[in-house]
Amino acid sequence: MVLMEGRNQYEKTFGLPSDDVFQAIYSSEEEMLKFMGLMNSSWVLDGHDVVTAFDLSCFQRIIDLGGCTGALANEMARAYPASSITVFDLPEVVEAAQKHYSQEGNGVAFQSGDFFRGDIPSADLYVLARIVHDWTEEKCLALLKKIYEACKPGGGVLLIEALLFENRRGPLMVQIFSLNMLVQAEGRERSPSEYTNMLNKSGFHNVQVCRTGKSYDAILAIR
Ligand SMILES: C[S@@+](CC[C@H](N)C(=O)[O-])C[C@H]1O[C@@H](n2cnc3c(N)ncnc32)[C@H](O)[C@@H]1O
Repeated sequence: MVLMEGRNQYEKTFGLPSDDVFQAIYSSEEEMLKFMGLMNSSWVLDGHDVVTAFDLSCFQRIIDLGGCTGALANEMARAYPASSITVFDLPEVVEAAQKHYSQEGNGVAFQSGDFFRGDIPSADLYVLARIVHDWTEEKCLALLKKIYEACKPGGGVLLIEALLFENRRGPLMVQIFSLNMLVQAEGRERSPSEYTNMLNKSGFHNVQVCRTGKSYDAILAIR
């Protein structure tokens, strides 16, 4: 059904809205904590490589939008001790992250908000790790344009995603991730040129792509 219709089946299967997968996951605290644990574990392996794919030390105020438990933000704080790092996520996630994952004295702050419906705080660099792959192109463009407006001049946006080859015939793992995004969310994995086009359409320029050789890659663009 997912492949025939090209969209997730949340509504038919669970009677839950299909256009915001997080509302469905977060309707149970148990499911939310399981999801957060899964997100947290990825960055033990790949976190250092993705945050050092580019030298980000010139960015003073960094906001990890949809930063969940703060696992990637912790890697950022270790790599860039002179920068201030804030995790921005939905209120229920921030509350659970502070309760279960907060690390005393590492300098990572948390802020609650909704990046689609509310204001995005001003910063020099916005990190979007595994965010763009969740959503349709239309929603991604709306979010990236909003980030562009909030971003300080000379600032930028860092996308962390698993990149497809340009011909989309691999890597196999990324194709599997992409199928998972179709089943679980509204999005898919994309190629470097697809991300570059979205960033350019949102106003960003100087797009640089770094394949890390690990599961996740990095794309940096400047306002
Ligand atoms: C796929 S997870 C990625 C988490 C984290 N960036 C990582 O890579 O481990 C998506 C994150 O976006 C957050 N999120 C979803 N919708 C959001 C919204 N409207 N505003 C703020 N955060 C949101 C979720 O709570 C979740 O933490």
